[in-house]
Amino acid sequence: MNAASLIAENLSWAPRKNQPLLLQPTSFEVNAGQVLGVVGPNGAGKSTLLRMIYRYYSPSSGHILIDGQDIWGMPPRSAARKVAAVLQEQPTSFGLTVREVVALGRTPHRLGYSTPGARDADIVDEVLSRLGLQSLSFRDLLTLSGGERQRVMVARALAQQPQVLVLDEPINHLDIRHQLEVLALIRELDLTIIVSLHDLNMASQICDQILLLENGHTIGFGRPDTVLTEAQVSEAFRIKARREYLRPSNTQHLSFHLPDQRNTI
Ligand SMILES: Nc1ncnc2c1ncn2[C@@H]1O[C@H](COP(=O)(O)OP(=O)(O)OP(=O)(O)O)[C@@H](O)[C@H]1O
Repeated sequence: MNAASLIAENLSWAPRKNQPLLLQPTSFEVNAGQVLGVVGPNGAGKSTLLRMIYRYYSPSSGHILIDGQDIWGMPPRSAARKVAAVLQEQPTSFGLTVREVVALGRTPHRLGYSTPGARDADIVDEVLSRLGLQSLSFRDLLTLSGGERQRVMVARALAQQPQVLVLDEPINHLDIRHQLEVLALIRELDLTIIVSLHDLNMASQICDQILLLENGHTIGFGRPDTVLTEAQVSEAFRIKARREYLRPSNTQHLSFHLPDQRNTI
């Protein structure tokens, strides 16, 4: 098993020293192989938290431990073998093919400026096939649709063979089928996953744990049904949330209403 536990201890962030914290100290623990969903309104601090985990923002306080090792206390290349990220902003690849972009995921595993070996090529082939991208291997990344490009970014992250995979709103811009495919993939990967999602019902379905943020504060952490309660969701998003049971499956489903209107979204 490649997955590792992740512990965040007292993690906070401000853009500069002596500036107000935009993410207040937060602590949580994700067991190896579990999926943590990070949810909350716009500007709550979801991407900020994720950026500290994939080593883009340095924490103002606290630690992030992967299998007990502080990722900010190790060389960047070692951290890149532990954590990979799929971001909302996708790189402009200037003429790179899909295969070349996915092969970039192997960089942290190569020594110095060594060229990719047969094992690197096998791993790239394996992830291209896993994500159904073989037929697009030699296409320029920039000619792909948004959904296809998103799959390439997931493939590049998997080629990195991380223990923790961070995904920042991975299903934005995807049609329903591709949303479901990416979510199913997230569920089946043998990795520890930290994913920010706007769709609370989807988050409930695929996540083992939920971290609910609002305005930089942690409002809740735990199992989806204990965190995404009508009261907490209503307060965090300043709406009225109602929990319903869909028939015949009896699946729980949150519906949302503006407090002063009857219309349901
Ligand atoms: N480098 C920065 N300098 C100043 N403010 C920042 C910086 N990075 C993030 N912020 C601010 O921190 C707050 C949280 O931003 P963040 O992107 O983490 O929110 P989010 O929950 O991901 O929002 P969204 O759902 O809109 O993507 C916002 O007010 C944002 O403007």
